[in-house]
Amino acid sequence: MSAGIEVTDVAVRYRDVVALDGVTLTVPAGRVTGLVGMNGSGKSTLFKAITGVVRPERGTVRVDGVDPATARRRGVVGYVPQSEDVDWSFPLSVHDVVMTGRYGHQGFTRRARPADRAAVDEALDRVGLGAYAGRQIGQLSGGQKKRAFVARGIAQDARVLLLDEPFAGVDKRSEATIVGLLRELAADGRTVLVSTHDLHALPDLADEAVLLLHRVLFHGPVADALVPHRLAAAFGLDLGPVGGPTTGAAS
Ligand SMILES: Nc1ncnc2c1ncn2[C@@H]1O[C@H](COP(=O)(O)OP(=O)(O)OP(=O)(O)O)[C@@H](O)[C@H]1O
Repeated sequence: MSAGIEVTDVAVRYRDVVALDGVTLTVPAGRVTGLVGMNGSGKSTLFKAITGVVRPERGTVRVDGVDPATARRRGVVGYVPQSEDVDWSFPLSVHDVVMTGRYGHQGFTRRARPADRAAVDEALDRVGLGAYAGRQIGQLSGGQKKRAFVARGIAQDARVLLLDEPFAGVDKRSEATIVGLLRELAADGRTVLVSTHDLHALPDLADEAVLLLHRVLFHGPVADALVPHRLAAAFGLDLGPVGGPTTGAAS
């Protein structure tokens, strides 16, 4: 069984909008991979294809060697959603949210056993939220909310972690904490795929970068991704003719 994520020629369309068009990508285990692209480039859709929430009209996805539905059933994938996608007013404590990561370990009764509670406590300590276990999930800072969902993935013992914009609305200190955590989780042999707009964070965060604009424009070392012509292509910018930007054309 191969570890990591293998996406082969995946196309996803929402009615007449083509979100992904022939995406082929191998995301290796044991590394942090940054997924970079502008709004609407298809990053969330790629996550949805990997988690099995959307079914591609073409192509295949394998997660740790199995299809997304099987991976989901086995609790292989931990997902840290975009903040907008979470109802923060829901009456769940931080402990409850992290415990949802244990459902796959609890059988049909979904009754938490001592081992489940220990796994939740350990995960909360690992992300530095041990003191916040009893708090309602909405009463955390942006960075703490993200860490709570990372703790859920740890408690789940997810081999693959997907994080959708984990740094949006997060202060620099929390960002550094999350980056450190993700690097540790990758060093444990997990597959970590993180979408971000934050190009400044990328060199510290990721071992490799994927530039996405409905298809993979580039996949390789971060330093090679962060070059003007590649970023311009990914973000749809026109740098002007080769030789530098045009200067002060007379009007
Ligand atoms: N449920 C949907 N119905 C119709 N179109 C959709 C739907 N979800 C996404 N799209 C469209 O598909 C394209 C890709 O969207 P997606 O959310 O995957 O991009 P993204 O890179 O995650 O964007 P962002 O950075 O803004 O989150 C966009 O054009 C978007 O408008």
